[in-house]
Amino acid sequence: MKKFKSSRESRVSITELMLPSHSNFGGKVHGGHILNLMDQIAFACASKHSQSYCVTASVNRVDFLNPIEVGELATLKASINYTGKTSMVVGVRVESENITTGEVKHCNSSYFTMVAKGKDGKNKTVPGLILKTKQDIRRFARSKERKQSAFKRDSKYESNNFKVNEYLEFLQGENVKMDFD
Ligand SMILES: CC(=O)SCCNC(=O)CCNC(=O)[C@H](O)C(C)(C)COP(=O)(O)OP(=O)(O)OC[C@H]1O[C@@H](n2cnc3c(N)ncnc32)[C@H](O)[C@@H]1OP(=O)(O)O
Repeated sequence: MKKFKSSRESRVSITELMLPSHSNFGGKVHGGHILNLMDQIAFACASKHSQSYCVTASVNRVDFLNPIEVGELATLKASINYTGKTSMVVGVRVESENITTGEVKHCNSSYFTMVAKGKDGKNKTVPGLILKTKQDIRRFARSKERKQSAFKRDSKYESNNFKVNEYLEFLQGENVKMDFD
């Protein structure tokens, strides 16, 4: 296996027709169906990069910017944005296309952290990423910063570290009533 690979080597794209069976009560495509497709393409991309089976470790926030209508084409594109030791961040972008008008809408983007597994079930070292363009560097740096800030936020809110008195003022004006036992 190569020690370093470019994101082009594992880039994946799929296009799927949105069927009535994918719709929610409002007639739009169900968010859960889109998330399922996003997870699948993130898996395909991470597996291609690492030449291993991968698991989803985390999914960064997903904003549903525009709904996808039944009868539209949904195109998902995935590429590796960041490589750690055993983890990879896969950027996933979803666009819809109206077949008759050709109108393309950006529906959502998200970042999936995938971890490569060896045959023994243990986490496996993945090839590093070759950064070829300014865009590659921007994506890598952004993922690194997102990982560091998630780590800081998680440790601040760990129940052992959490200092309740520091947060009482922070919650002023929120839709809550303090009613401690
Ligand atoms: C419940 C479900 O069905 S989820 C859907 C399917 N997913 C799964 O089943 C995954 C279940 N979880 C696991 O298998 C494990 O917890 C793993 C693989 C995610 C983490 O493995 P562990 O051995 O516990 O963690 P470890 O601390 O060594 O982390 C391994 C790598 O994952 C990264 N990682 C672990 N958890 C997270 C997280 N929540 N977010 C981002 N990165 C993470 C670490 O930073 C590390 O990266 P690096 O090797 O590149 O430095």
